[in-house]
Amino acid sequence: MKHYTPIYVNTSGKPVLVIGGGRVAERKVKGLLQGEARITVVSPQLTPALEQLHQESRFEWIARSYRNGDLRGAFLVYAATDDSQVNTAVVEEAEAASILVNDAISSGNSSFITPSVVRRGRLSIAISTAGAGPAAAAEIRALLEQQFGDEYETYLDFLHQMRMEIKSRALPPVIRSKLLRRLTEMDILDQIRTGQFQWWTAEEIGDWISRNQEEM
Ligand SMILES: C[C@@]1(CC(=O)O)c2cc3[nH]c(cc4nc(cc5[nH]c(cc(n2)[C@H]1CCC(=O)O)[C@@](C)(CC(=O)O)[C@@H]5CCC(=O)O)C(CC(=O)O)=C4CCC(=O)O)c(CCC(=O)O)c3CC(=O)O
Ligand SMILES: NC(=O)C1=CN([C@@H]2O[C@H](COP(=O)(O)OP(=O)(O)OC[C@H]3O[C@@H](n4cnc5c(N)ncnc54)[C@H](O)[C@@H]3O)[C@@H](O)[C@H]2O)C=CC1
Repeated sequence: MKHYTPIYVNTSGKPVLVIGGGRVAERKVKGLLQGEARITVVSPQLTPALEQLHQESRFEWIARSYRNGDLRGAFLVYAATDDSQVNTAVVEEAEAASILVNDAISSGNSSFITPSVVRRGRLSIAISTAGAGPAAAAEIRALLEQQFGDEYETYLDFLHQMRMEIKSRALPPVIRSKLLRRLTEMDILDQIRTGQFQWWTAEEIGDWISRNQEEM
C-alpha cells in the first residue's frame, strides 16, 4: 500500500501553473486561490466559472495548448487536461526540473495529490484516500463539515490572538506551553455555540495570564 506524507504548503505569492481549464482545473484553481497562489492557467479553453475569475484578474491565462518550457520558474504544477499524453509530458518536464506535480488523470504519476478540505477560517482538515476513492474523500468531508461548524473560525481566531499574546511575553518555556495547553481546556467553543462568547480585552487577557501563571 502506498503512503503519502501530508504537508500544508505555503503557496502565498508563489507561481503555480495549472495546465488545462476544465472542471477539474477549476476545482484546483479555486483551492489555490484560497492559498493566495499566483496562478497561471495554460489552456485553449476555460469553464464559465474560470472565465469569470479571469475577468476578475484572479489569475493569468495563456490561451493555448501546453508547450514544453511552460513550467519554467513554477513552484508547483497541476496537469489537469483531459489528455493523458499531455499530462504525462507535463509530468516529465516537471520531474526533469524537480518541480512537484499533480496529474489529475493518473495518481501513480503524481508527486502529490490534492486532498478534500474542510475550511473553517484558520482551521483546515485535509482528507485523502491515497487516490482509492476521491468521491469517498468528498463524502467524509461532508460529514466532518457537519461536525466542525462555523464556531471553529471564531475559536481559532481566539486561540491565535491568545497565542500571540502569550508568546509576546517573556515567560519561561514551561509556563508558556502550560498556558497554551490550558487555553484549549476552556469552554470557549461552548460559549461561541451558545452566543455567550465575547472577545477578551487586553486587560482581561493580561489578568488571565497572571492568574494562571500563579497557579502553576
Ligand atoms: C489522485 C487524485 C489526484 C488529484 O487530483 O490530486 C484524484 C484522481 C482522480 N479522481 C477521479 C475522479 C473523481 N474525483 C472527484 C473529486 C475529487 N478528487 C479529488 C482528488 C483526487 N482525485 C486525488 C486523490 C484524493 C484522495 O486521496 O482521495 C478531490 C478530493 C480534491 C480536488 O480535486 O480538489 C475532489 C473532491 C473534492 C471535494 O468535493 O471535496 C470526483 C467526484 C466529483 O468530481 O464530483 C470524481 C468522480 C468519481 C470517481 O471516479 O470516484 C479520477 C478518475 C477519473 C476518470 O475515471 O476519468 C482520478 C484519476 C485516478 O483515479 O487516478
Ligand atoms: N483528479 C480529479 O479530481 C479528477 C480527474 N478526472 C480526470 O481529469 C480529466 C480532466 O477532467 P475535466 O476537467 O472534467 O475535463 P474537461 O474536458 O472539462 O477539461 C479539459 C481541459 O483541458 C484543456 N486541454 C486539453 N488539451 C490541452 C492541452 N494540450 N494543453 C492545455 N490544455 C488542454 C481543455 O481546453 C479543457 O479546458 C478527465 O479526463 C478525467 O480523466 C476526472 C474527474 C476528477
